[in-house]
Amino acid sequence: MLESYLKQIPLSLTTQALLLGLTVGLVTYYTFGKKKYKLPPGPWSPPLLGHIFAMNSSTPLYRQLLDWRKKYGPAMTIYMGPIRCVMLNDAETVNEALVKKGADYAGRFKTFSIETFTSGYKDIAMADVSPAWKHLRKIALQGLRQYLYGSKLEEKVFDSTSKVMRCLKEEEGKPIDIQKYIGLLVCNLLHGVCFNKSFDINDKKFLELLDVFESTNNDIGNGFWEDIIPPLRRFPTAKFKRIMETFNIFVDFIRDEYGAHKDNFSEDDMKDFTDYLIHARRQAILEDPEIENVITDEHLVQTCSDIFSAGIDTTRQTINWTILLLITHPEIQKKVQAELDQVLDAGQAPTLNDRERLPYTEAVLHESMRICPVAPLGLPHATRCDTTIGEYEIPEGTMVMINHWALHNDPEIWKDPEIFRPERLLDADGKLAPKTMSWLPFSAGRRNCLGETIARPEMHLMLAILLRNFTFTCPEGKTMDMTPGGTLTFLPPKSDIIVEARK
Ligand code: HEM
Repeated sequence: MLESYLKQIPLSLTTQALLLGLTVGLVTYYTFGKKKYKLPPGPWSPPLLGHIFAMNSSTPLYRQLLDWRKKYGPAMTIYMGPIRCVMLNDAETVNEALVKKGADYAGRFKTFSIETFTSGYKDIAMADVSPAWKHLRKIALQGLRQYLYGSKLEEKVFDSTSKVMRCLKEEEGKPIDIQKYIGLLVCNLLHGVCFNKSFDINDKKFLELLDVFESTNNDIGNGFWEDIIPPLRRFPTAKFKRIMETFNIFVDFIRDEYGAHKDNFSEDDMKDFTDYLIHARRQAILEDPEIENVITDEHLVQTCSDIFSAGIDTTRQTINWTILLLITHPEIQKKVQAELDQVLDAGQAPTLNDRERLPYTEAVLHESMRICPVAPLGLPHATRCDTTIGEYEIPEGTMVMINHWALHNDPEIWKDPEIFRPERLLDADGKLAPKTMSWLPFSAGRRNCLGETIARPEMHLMLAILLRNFTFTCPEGKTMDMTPGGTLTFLPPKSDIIVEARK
């Protein structure tokens, strides 16, 4: 049939033979040559476009996926343009991928935008598994752990909270944008940890950095066309150029700090995380000179940039959400304050040693992270070999995403999941109940959050200090908007609030 059709078109014999050969070749390749995989099911989508319409709908993707789960099951295949992506939407499939088959699922998906923003994957968070990633993750973990010994972390939290509390006292009773103050609190903690420095509320650099975080969060949205349509990389879209410029402001700030640390470095006087990275690289080079080429200065700049940005954005949004939830649930705010007043003596400030004696305060933080996971779809993983999930097959190089939001809102696990109820995380004795896979804001397995060990105590102490000293309320006559912003993120809405000092 094809032969007779071709005869009607005036083509040379050679061209006809070539076309026929190409067609037969392609049919043979797709029928017999290309391995067929039994992929997880998913909703139909047009070729090349995939589910981009669902990704741009008013229902965020993480919520949409939980709806689709009823029809397709917990592991689902969707397409982001032409990119195949397996989404995992319950604790069992997530446990299988991240824990039982952790090595198979530990890769990171590569895209043009990520490669550009990370100077060729020289960071930790977006780099694939490699000797450099392993080494950087190890030294970064050691560098952060330094803060868990003695009172180092506590001192950094005290420094940053006392500065913010002074500012809040000046604004007492007036409607304020609390996100700016929580931004300063968390930014100063990470600025202290990474560079042993601190900003003031009106420092130009602080306001510029806050702006960088705000605008990239709002702008990144559903990703970049450049990742899907390669020719665009030569003529980037206005959005790509804008984010690149904004991002460069941030990386230049980190690069300057790193450069100054390198110039003034002294083994006998290591002041912060950056000094520790420089020291760890020098030690590694002494043991194996090859390391000099594996871990370059740019790798350390990108690592500082990961810690600074991943640490600030997640933590500040979690505290912002917690304050909004406490304003809309004043009885829970009072209960936290009652626990603090009962456990601490009059005039005594909370410390990290009190954490175990403040289970309700801790449960509030956990429940806030359950109901408002700031990274609802985590970071994209990639399979490092052909593997399986349940009865399905996943080819090597497939993007895999963990729907943390679906785990946290699974109606089969959590009763009335949309209700903020910290008690659900306490056991019969009022102690924090053991952690389960259905509460997974920091993820699990080989790519789990590198900062979890410092994020949890740090957020607990910040919250305890703030609630020991202040009460947060909604301005009279106003109602609190609780609609999350973002599509791949879960951002707290901006609203003015009132802060009152507790007597
Ligand atoms: C509320 C606080 C935080 C939350 C909810 C959070 C959540 C997450 C999540 C979901 C991931 C992705 C895990 C995966 O790919 O499976 C991640 C990765 C990461 N986080 Fe956090 N994070 C928080 C705080 C921090 C802090 C304070 C730091 C650093 C000081 C940090 C540093 C990182 C890094 C470096 C990675 C990449 C790890 C890797 O790819 O090997 N995070 N985090």
